[in-house]
Amino acid sequence: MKLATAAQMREIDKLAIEQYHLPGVVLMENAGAAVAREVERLLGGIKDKKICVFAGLGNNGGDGFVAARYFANGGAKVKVFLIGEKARITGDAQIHADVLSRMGVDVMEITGDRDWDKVRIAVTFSDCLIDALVGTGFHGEMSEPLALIVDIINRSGKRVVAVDVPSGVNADNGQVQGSAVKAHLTVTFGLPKPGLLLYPGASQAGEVILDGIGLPLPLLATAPVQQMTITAGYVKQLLPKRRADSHKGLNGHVGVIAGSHGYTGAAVLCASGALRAGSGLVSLAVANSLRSIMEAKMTEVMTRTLPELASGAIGLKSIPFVEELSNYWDVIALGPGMGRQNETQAAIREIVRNAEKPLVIDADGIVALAGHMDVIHQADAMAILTPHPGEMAQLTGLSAMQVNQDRIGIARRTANQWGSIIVLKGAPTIVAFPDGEVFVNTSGNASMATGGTGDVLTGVIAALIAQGLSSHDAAVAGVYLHGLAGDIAAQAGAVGLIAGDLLQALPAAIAGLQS
Ligand SMILES: NC(=O)C1=CN([C@@H]2O[C@H](COP(=O)(O)OP(=O)(O)OC[C@H]3O[C@@H](n4cnc5c(N)ncnc54)[C@H](O)[C@@H]3O)[C@@H](O)[C@H]2O)[C@@H](O)CC1
Ligand SMILES: [K+]
Repeated sequence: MKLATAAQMREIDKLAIEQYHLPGVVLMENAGAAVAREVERLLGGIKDKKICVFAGLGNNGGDGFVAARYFANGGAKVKVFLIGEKARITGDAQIHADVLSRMGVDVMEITGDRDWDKVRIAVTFSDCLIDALVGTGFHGEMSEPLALIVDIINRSGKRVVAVDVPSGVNADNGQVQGSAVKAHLTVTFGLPKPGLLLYPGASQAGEVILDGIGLPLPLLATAPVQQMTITAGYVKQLLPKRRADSHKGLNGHVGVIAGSHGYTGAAVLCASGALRAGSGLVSLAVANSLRSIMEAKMTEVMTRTLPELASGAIGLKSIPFVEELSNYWDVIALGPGMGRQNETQAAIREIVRNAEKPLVIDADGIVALAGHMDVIHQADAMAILTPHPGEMAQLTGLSAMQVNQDRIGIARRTANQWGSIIVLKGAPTIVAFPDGEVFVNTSGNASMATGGTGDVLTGVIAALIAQGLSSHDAAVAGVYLHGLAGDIAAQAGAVGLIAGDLLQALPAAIAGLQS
């Protein structure tokens, strides 16, 4: 499903009005009616319920006036508080404010100190509060008196429904500067906004309900929007279909180069992830002295050995061996647990530079590229990089916090800059492509924030490439599948989930998508 930034949503609304001659006042009517419907569902009916609507001076407030009319029509006791003076309401919002006052529903201005007492009393006796303060028109930090209202709403302990976007949340990146409404439910219009999926916005929004508000489908379908969610339906049509007469030779061969002393688990998880995601064959190339450990740990994976440094990590002498081995592989998963010694890192860069097969690069593989991004352009196929925010910070010179504050923007920018597919891991994982296309994952959960889950992801994506998916589709489908395995594994208990549980859950995740 497409996601629209505030500016894109404004443009869509504008085109609906100008090209389709659908009046803005009708869109506002539909928006307010959708909010009222959802509130009725949430409260199990609205007759005799006490509902407070907090409206701002823009169109978000206008949606609130419409909802207030439906509440009054449905027999609820409605109080509408306006943040500012009625005289400053304009356009479509003014039309709906006028209807309200003509039907005898008072819109109370909050302008002076005495008004706050009325607000507090009304809130105390309410069943539900409607946040129609600001929506996609909000920018920057919330100023007074809005911040005070937000505080009253958040401390009320009442059910809160946000109109379009919880007030204070940046619709584009989910950031909150200062305060923001914490809603149980957000009814959003047209297309979902990225800020409702990105944190902290996602936790402020609560359950998100999308309502089309009657926007013409051709307009939404053709909207020039470059970001979308990864959904089950989308991934379903990407996954490889296995022939009834299939044999292992038809399902691809993943070559994994991973692990070093102390980090054999990373290699095992990556190689096992590739097997569990359906790769016909998986080879794991490790330093010589790790062979017996790997063979004891794994049964189905073939172990290949490489010359090693005294420390048990691979060095430059491995390069010809890797070149020979990779002739038999369809894809190379590179990096988990390989180590950060200078020579190992140099060897990783050589492997990337010489690669004739698609690459999925993770962990120490990514660190090796910091300051050496030129090598990625020398690989034959477009590489997939799967950094977590800490690794992305190392690559960009930003802090992990800065990365998280603009996950979509940074993934998009670096994918373009490096000519690579970027899988920026975290909540939620973002997949970005050099042409600006971005996917936001919708599967997965916080229990997956544990060591080794990233190694599994690398193996899963590589396995999908081995089975014939393009790197584009494998990155998108792999991220979703991995998250879905996490959701299935978390059903047994979210705390204490380990990366190995994802391996067990992968077949069920695939089966669920193929049913
Ligand atoms: N045709 C349309 O454009 C439609 C718009 N709709 C609604 O309209 C909203 C967008 O309306 P607008 O563009 O009028 O904008 P908003 O109503 O979201 O916000 C504008 C108001 O917010 C105030 N504001 C902005 N930043 C602030 C800050 N930091 N602190 C305090 N106040 C701040 C502005 O002064 C202005 O009063 C959507 O979110 C949606 O709810 C819907 O009615 C559907 C149709
Ligand atoms: K709002």
